[in-house]
Amino acid sequence: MTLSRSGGFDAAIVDLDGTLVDTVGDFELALGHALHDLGYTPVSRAFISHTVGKGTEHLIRRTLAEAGAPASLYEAADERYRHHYLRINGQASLVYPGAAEGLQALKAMGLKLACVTNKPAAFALPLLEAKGLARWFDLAYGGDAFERKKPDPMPLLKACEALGTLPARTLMIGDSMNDAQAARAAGCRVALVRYGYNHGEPVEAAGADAIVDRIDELPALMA
Ligand SMILES: O=C(O)COP(=O)(O)O
Ligand SMILES: [Mg+2]
Repeated sequence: MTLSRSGGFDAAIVDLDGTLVDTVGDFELALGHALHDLGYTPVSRAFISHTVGKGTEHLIRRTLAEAGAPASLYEAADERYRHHYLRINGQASLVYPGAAEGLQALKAMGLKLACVTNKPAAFALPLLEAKGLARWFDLAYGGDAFERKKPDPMPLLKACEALGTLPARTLMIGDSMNDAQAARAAGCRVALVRYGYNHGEPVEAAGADAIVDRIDELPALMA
């Protein structure tokens, strides 16, 4: 599997949850506390890992339904969830093996790096800092940065524009079909990691140009 067939790369855009950091523990705690505050019991970790990746509103609406709570509790659940997530952020999450090494190696190749996540910036930026990953990025956009989020290509196109790179020379690195669809629509090539949260589907079905077990495998495929 090689990524370099159709030319080299000037930049990489990297997803956060399920790609750089295993955050399911943070989600589990924050959602559990929010449901508890509203008088409901927690949802399962498996449900959470299948549901993460499409932004906070999607996660909260699905979680309420899963917990048997009425949709009318959305605003209250959102407020409780954000309160708890901000205080829990990073405490129950771990950087994946090879992720920091991979970012360092991509940077050493002279690539510009952007983090583009559907996680709200108020959660994403402190998490990148706390995990020592912020230093590798030229810029980072949360899911609330633009009108539309992944799988829409808008955040990727905005990142390419801000980095001064062409989508055709930019690699999207993610964990889900959400990232793959955004990359295809933007005109970027895409590599997916095997270990993330692909909505419960096999990552092989997402149509990536490459699939890796660790991000630090990528530089050899891009040379
Ligand atoms: O939906 C989220 O909160 C996180 O999604 P991400 O995989 O784009 O980082
Ligand atoms: Mg992800």
